[in-house]
Amino acid sequence: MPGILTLFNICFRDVFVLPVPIEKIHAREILDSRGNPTIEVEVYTPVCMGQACVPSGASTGTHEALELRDNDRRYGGKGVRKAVNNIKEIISRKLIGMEVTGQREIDELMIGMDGTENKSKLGANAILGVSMAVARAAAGSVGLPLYQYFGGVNSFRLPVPMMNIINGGKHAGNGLAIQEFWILPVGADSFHEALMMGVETYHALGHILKDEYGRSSTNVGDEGGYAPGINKTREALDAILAAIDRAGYKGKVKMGLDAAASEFYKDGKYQIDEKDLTRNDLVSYYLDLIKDYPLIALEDPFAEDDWDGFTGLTNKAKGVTIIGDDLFVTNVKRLQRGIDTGAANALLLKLNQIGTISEAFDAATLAFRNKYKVAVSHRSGETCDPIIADVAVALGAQLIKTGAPARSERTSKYNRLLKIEETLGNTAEYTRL
Ligand SMILES: C=C(OP(=O)(O)O)C(=O)O
Ligand SMILES: [Mg+2]
Repeated sequence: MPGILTLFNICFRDVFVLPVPIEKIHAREILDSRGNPTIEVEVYTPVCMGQACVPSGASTGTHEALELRDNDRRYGGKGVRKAVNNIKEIISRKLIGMEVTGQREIDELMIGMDGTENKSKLGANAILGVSMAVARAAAGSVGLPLYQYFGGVNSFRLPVPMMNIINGGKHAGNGLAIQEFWILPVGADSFHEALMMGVETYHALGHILKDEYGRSSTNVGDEGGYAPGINKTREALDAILAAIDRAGYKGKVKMGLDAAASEFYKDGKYQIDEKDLTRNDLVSYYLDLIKDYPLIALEDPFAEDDWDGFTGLTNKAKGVTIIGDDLFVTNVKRLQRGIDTGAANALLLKLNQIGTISEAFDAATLAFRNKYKVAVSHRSGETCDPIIADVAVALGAQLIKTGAPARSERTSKYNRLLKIEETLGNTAEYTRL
């Protein structure tokens, strides 16, 4: 029977519209890149099976959808057995028999079943795992790669990678307050050239750090960037600038930061570089950095509820992409507030911050309609699932953030983009920022 359906789908797709019902949903506990449990989901139809894995953050925003953890002795309280059971016992019962290509209907049904604002009943990790696996099964059932199923004829643009090559903050054991130091290969003509420039700069940085600070400075943090034992922002920026120069990409490779400032905001002050800065001091601090380094993008330069800080910097740092991560949490209500108040000019899109594919796409649509850029992002706890690469190309997102060009859970996304670019052939277009 499955064989006949497959044949029908392939040969007569344009003639007959065949229903493709969800037959079975399975879920299991697997491990993420930090050795913490996360969820893998399989959605079965008569035509194919779609599989997906859920990522997990460390510097999570307080306004994110809730990741359900067991809070018992297993895995130090980090198990996801409850969330897995919610998929197997509750969600799957309602979804079996539904048309797999009805993504929005399925997502809305799960949102309704949960019934809470932050998906705390069933768990955003449970709901997202199903939402992603449904999309993969649907794409497979119509015989399309995921990016094309999502984006149709509009999926031909490759995003500029924001490659995190020095890790600090919550992702490393050093004293850097800033969480991520990126390079952006804006001067490339294609994604594969951009990736090569990034890799060469990353390795040049490794040599520079080793010469300057010793071998242990090339140990890496959660996202594969180096985690040298330094604690001054400018010291890290100087090393990256030297690496760009040594790799021969001055002017072609620019820089960016994810400050993740909620993490160093204490008692009304921003604690950075051994100073306690007010909001206004921090605006000046960033403006000085922008003057002295080729910084073209800043994510979460202020704490998650410091809307005035974001608006102030967005007004003053003309031409710089100011990205809201913990600020917007991929949530249309928070993004609308940012649009209304001029806070930031780009959205960081993380699927698990909101918990369904449909809601994440709604946030991207709202961003584009208001001339905000979109940066599709991984989490610091990842698996080798490359779905964000497909999402970025499908949306025509200008930027993607998926860590250093090292460690398999990061390179799986870069490698997927290489493959998509190759498949698109000369219709592929590398984004010009
Ligand atoms: C990717 C990030 O880190 P985490 O997943 O820990 O929130 C981020 O802050 O942008
Ligand atoms: Mg961030």
